[in-house]
Amino acid sequence: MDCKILGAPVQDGAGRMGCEMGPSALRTAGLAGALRELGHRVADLGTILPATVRPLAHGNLALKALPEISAWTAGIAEAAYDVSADAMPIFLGGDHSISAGTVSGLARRAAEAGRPLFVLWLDAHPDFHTLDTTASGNLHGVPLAYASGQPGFGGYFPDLPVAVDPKRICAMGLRSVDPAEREALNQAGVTVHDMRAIDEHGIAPLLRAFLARVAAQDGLLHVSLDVDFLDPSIAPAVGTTVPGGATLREAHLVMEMLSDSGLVSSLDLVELNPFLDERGRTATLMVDLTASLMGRRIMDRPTLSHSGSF
Ligand SMILES: NC(=[NH2+])NCCC[C@H](N)C(=O)O
Ligand SMILES: [Mn+2]
Ligand SMILES: [Mn+2]
Repeated sequence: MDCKILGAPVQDGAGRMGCEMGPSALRTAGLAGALRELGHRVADLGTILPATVRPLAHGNLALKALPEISAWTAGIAEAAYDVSADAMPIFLGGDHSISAGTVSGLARRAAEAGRPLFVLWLDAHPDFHTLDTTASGNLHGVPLAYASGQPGFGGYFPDLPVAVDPKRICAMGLRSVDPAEREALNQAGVTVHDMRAIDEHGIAPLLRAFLARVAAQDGLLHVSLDVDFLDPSIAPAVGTTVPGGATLREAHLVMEMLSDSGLVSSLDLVELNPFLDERGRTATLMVDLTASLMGRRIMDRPTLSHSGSF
């Protein structure tokens, strides 16, 4: 496959600094080499630039860096649209606010191709606040609401050319959801598999059902992987750790199933804060997970042959 790597060193959307080093750490951990080893053609296109920052005032005085994140969103959306014409883009965050841009640019591309865009949001958080409901004011808490066309972004974030249908979004791994987000997710009809559902059913059947929907509609699938989807014991390099996250094997299984599905058309790797890492272990894990998503296997063939019914 043709992969294109793009850095989006955004940190103003997070509550603490450090995510601007994320792209460097993922490159240093050997992302491009790992993909080439799997037989992919890889081009690293460097760093996305934000659009011009213009002053913006909003009634929610908690909002932080609104002009900057709005400008980044415009620049990233443009880059995501351009790059997705003929390759699989891998966006290196940067905090999760970059996904306001990646998802909106990819949705515009998918609409032009006449394909429905689905989004798999792997995260401890739904990032489903609007500019009005966020109490922290950290704009990495809003990208999924923006990209799915929730109200209140007009005039502040770039006009959304095409919204992702909330019914085509699946959020997995949630374990920290604010009341306004819970309400909005239910209203919008987003599929949510929180950690309790994962514990109770296992992650595989939940993912399999979503992938079947994507396949049935001949959809494109964007995967947005937040470091805090993972349990902090295996992935400490994130500013918003929440205990009780996905295990190493749950995360790899998700990636392996995504790989088998052949449906993934783009990927975000976000929220890595190398300042909080322990000798690069989280960056290395994110690279290993990407390798699983792109075809790395323990054995060449599925270890267990089965007739389709367990
Ligand atoms: N991308 C993230 N890590 N988001 C965390 C958001 C946490 C919380 N919901 C907030 O709005 O501040
Ligand atoms: Mn997130
Ligand atoms: Mn998160």
